[in-house]
Amino acid sequence: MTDNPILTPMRQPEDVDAALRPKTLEEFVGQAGAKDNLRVFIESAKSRREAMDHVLFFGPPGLGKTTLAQIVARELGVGFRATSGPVIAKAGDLAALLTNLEQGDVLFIDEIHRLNPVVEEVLYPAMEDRALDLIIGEGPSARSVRIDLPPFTLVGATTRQGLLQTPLRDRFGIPVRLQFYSVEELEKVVTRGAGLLGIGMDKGGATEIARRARGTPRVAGRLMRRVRDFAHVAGETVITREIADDSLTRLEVDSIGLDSQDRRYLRMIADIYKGGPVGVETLAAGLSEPRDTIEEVIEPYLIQLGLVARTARGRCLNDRGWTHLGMSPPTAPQNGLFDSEG
Ligand SMILES: Nc1ncnc2c1ncn2[C@@H]1O[C@H](COP(=O)(O)OP(=O)(O)OP(=O)(O)O)[C@@H](O)[C@H]1O
Ligand SMILES: [Mg+2]
Repeated sequence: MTDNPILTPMRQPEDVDAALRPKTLEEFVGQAGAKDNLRVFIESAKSRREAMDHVLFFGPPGLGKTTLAQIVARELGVGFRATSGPVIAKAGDLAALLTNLEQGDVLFIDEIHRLNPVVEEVLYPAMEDRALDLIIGEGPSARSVRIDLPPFTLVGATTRQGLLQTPLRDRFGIPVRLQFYSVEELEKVVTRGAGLLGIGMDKGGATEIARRARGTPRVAGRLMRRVRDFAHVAGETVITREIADDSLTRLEVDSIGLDSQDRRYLRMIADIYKGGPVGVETLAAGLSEPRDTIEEVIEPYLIQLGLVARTARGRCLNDRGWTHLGMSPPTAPQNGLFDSEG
């Protein structure tokens, strides 16, 4: 990229994202249960003038984990330091972060399930006793010194709670599972976003985008911007249900919000594995997608809709899945003559 001063600066997608990010619990739509609890813990910590207990946000991508972490710091009125699991390579990196915290700060560690185990060891005493155990020197003269840390709140985020080591998981006093959003909630997210970006939209347009946003605010924001592009080029100033429907269909987002990746996944189980069970590794190879993407991004919503099930023997297509594909399940094979595993 060039730094040509003649070009007027353009807004980057990240700026748009930042503009849309709710800044207070009040503005944050949905997750009512989690919000109510957080409000109590924040209030209590503030009135006791103590650091809030450590919080773990977990759930599928795009539901608002990072957003909530920022809101927690802001509502507590403390500093916010952000890092992520994979970038903290050495125990010393984490020690440096921790010793630089100020009283009451929030330290946000995204993708906390990807912390290096050696680094994780440093985190345990830091979370529990607010202390660092450092080894000074080498060989026979090496000794361990304990450094006290200022009170702080660790906020972790993960899409894969199951991958956290139990000792780490247990040290979070406030675990918060984020849920997929209802259509009504996403309608509010879309309407609010359209207002902030100055996009004309009627109720029907907002509902249509919300219905097809995979229960996820990030997807809602993205679809809203793409529909805006179609509307803009067509010379329309207000996004109506018809415009939204037409644009989303062109974007290959179907009536229940599944995209082409979701449909490839469903079709693979239906066409090649006759509805399953089929192992996730097999699907990953067949779809040329990393296993993580399948488990973290694709499957949670399809499972929530009841289209597929995770079983001990692998993934199976449910009746609803067959219906959605417009197919019917195969009749049971006779005496194993047709082995779907073969
Ligand atoms: N409750 C909400 N109300 C309005 N907008 C929201 C809400 N939750 C999330 N968003 C918007 O959705 C986008 C994604 O949110 P965020 O980055 O917090 O998700 P995340 O859970 O951290 O995702 P990832 O797992 O990929 O890190 C942001 O642009 C944010 O503004
Ligand atoms: Mg995030």
